[in-house]
Amino acid sequence: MLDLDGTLVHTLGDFVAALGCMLDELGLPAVTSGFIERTVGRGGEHLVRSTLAEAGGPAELFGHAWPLYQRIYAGLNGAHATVYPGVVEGLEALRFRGVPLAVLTNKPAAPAAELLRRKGLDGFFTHVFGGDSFERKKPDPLPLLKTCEALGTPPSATWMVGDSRNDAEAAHAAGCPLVLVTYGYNHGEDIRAVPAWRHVTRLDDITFF
Ligand SMILES: O=C(O)COP(=O)(O)O
Ligand SMILES: [Mg+2]
Repeated sequence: MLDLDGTLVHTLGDFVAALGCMLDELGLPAVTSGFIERTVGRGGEHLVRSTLAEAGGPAELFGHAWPLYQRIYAGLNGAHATVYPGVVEGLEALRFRGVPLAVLTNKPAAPAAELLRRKGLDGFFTHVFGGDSFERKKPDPLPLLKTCEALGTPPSATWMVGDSRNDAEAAHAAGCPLVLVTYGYNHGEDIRAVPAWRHVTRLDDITFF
């Protein structure tokens, strides 16, 4: 199970552009990309709510801002995003070994699948699950357990590969072994302080066998 934002694709530029455009349309001031980097990873609703608060907007604006943000994001999805070095090589190596692969992100499933398609990564995965695919999101273990079910592999033999403590907490709670990439977004904290079986600087540094 691989996380998407901060693990497979560097999507910070998409979030910055979409939130900037949303704030502009709402007549609110811009927020910094540092704030956005610290805030991504807990799903779009959390990101929009936090951004409105950071920009000094009233919480009641969320009902209007959320569909507006989703519309803007869908239009630019992938335009300011790049696949991290080592990702294609790492996925090819895993596919070569016959490892079944799924994406498990807190991004809603539709833009997640579309981003993978636009970046040419969609062919690697048998399943793409998002923050709206199950009743709860990471760091709850439920989405990981459901993904294991879909892959047909027990949690103890199903690896979670992610970039944040959100992924780590979910993996520990689900009983899944964990690899963390060091280049993503970890709520502004050093990911090396989060325990994992291994920390890797590139996806093709993962060797399971
Ligand atoms: O919060 C999001 O929208 C996505 O974050 P994730 O892909 O790292 O789970
Ligand atoms: Mg992530």
